[in-house]
Amino acid sequence: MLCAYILNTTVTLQIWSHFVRSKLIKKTPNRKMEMHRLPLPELRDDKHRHKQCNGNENSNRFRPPKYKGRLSQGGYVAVENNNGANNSQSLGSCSAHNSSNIAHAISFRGVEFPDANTLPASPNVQQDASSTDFGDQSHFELCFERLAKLGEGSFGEVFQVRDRSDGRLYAVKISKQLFRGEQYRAERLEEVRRYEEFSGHENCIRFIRAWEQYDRLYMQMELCRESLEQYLLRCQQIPEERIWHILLDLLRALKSLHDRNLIHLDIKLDNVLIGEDDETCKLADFGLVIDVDRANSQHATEGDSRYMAPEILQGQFSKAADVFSLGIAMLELACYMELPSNGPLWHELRRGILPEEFIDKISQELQLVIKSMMMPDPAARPTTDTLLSHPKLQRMQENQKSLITVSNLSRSFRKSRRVVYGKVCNWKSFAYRCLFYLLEILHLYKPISPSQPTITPAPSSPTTFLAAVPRVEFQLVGSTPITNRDCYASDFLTGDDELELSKQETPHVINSTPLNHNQGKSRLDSSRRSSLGKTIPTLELDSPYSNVASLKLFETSSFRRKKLFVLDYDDE
Ligand SMILES: Nc1ncnc2c1ncn2[C@@H]1O[C@H](COP(=O)(O)OP(=O)(O)OP(=O)(O)O)[C@@H](O)[C@H]1O
Ligand SMILES: [Mg+2]
Repeated sequence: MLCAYILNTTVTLQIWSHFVRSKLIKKTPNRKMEMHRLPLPELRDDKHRHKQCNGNENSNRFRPPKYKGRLSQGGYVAVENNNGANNSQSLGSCSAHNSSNIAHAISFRGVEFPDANTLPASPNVQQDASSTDFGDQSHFELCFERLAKLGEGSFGEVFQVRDRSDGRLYAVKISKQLFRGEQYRAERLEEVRRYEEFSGHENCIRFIRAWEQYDRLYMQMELCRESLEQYLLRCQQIPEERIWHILLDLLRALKSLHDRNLIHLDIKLDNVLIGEDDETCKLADFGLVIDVDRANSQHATEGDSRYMAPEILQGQFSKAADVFSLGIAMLELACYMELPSNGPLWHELRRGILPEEFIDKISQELQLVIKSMMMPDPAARPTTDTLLSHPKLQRMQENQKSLITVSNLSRSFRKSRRVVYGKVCNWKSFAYRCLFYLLEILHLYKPISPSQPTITPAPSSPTTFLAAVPRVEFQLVGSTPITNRDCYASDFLTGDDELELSKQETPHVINSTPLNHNQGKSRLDSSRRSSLGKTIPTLELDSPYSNVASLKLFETSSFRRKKLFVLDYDDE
């Protein structure tokens, strides 16, 4: 009985304590969350906090973004500006919408790059601010056209895309896994920080922007032609000179990391990309980059075991580990050797024993460099600075410098040549003009002046006269008196001239082809009209032409405020 009573009391107490604890947790969700929250990017807003306290639990939280090929017109652009516009919202307030559905720009660049903090709206979709219909389309779907899959790693899938706003091609890396928690999300976001940090370096991937939506990270970057791995598979035998150039590019990239006390930890052929337009090699995939000061901590993650330095197994993360990985990658590239991910050969390679049948293929100079980079003792390995001061690499750098100087010079020469050519063209036309003026002064060349009409020789017979009927252009100053009746030029030239055109300046004649659409109005047949094309250049009013009984209106064009008349010889 006593036992039953004790048992009953214990169960009741447990139920009560569970109830009270659950109540307490419900009341303080933010504080609980804050404890586990890792630093957020500076420019993020608090939407992620809002969703945590949304009583209506997010049904789309674990829904992957849908990749649809087509855009539905009029959809809502799930773009949100992260530049603090929403910071006025209190931290505890609940968002009207699921914040995970809204695309948030991620940037660590700061205020000098305001563009990085905003996501551009899709050009094809009308933004309707009042709309609450988010649709199922992600920012990625709205703004990009997915063209092909470029590659896939352990963290993400990379797609070749066309940006709908500028029509250019880019690569977008989408994280494979949903954000499992703040720690995981912070790790992914750290990659953005590194991409942004090294984006300006010639031998690192150019980064455009990043955003998160539907608990995934999206990173837009420059599109590269292929990875070194793909390049090796395609070429198989890479000339040694090219190997040296690749080594130089990667040492430069690595130096910029090491100078900042960062280690890449994932150097391998798959993570080196070749630029779209040239042969420059660019280091990519900054997903495992760590600060040397934080090395050996739980944050460090080893990369691909094929390229892993031996000391990583003992938890020693140092810059020398990157040098080893680069050395073994060069061995793979130069000897077209398949690297083991474990086994006896793996250990031999880490003991400094390189297989003769492979290493013999390359020059002694390159062999020595690779061997030094793959020294078992990390302290014995050369640094990036030491490697860059290798005579061969030094020579190459000097050559590159002079090449850059030459290309800069030739570019500026081409530019100045274009300017000079433009000026010379002006000079040419100026010289021609001078020549004409000179000829005019010397009376050798007399241009036809419209203000001084010349006397046209009278036609010897009516027939020839007809053949040489001129077309006269009158510049009408007033509105054109177009009526339904046939208009005769004599109307204008005689006393009936209401507009007193006859008193105005002498009309001048132009060689103009009659317009076809006025054929209905013309009394001239086509053959006659074609002969009219060869017009007499000028008309003088007191010439025999002034006896013409009527000047038939041949063409009226009120639009151009010009009239073309044909002198129609009246036989009667
Ligand atoms: N900007 C780019 N242009 C062209 N191809 C790219 C680009 N970025 C990545 N790729 C391709 O996608 C592959 C995977 O990309 P990435 O290495 O960034 O993904 P990951 O998941 O971080 O890989 P890992 O398993 O090495 O960590 C690369 O090996 C490369 O072939
Ligand atoms: Mg990779």
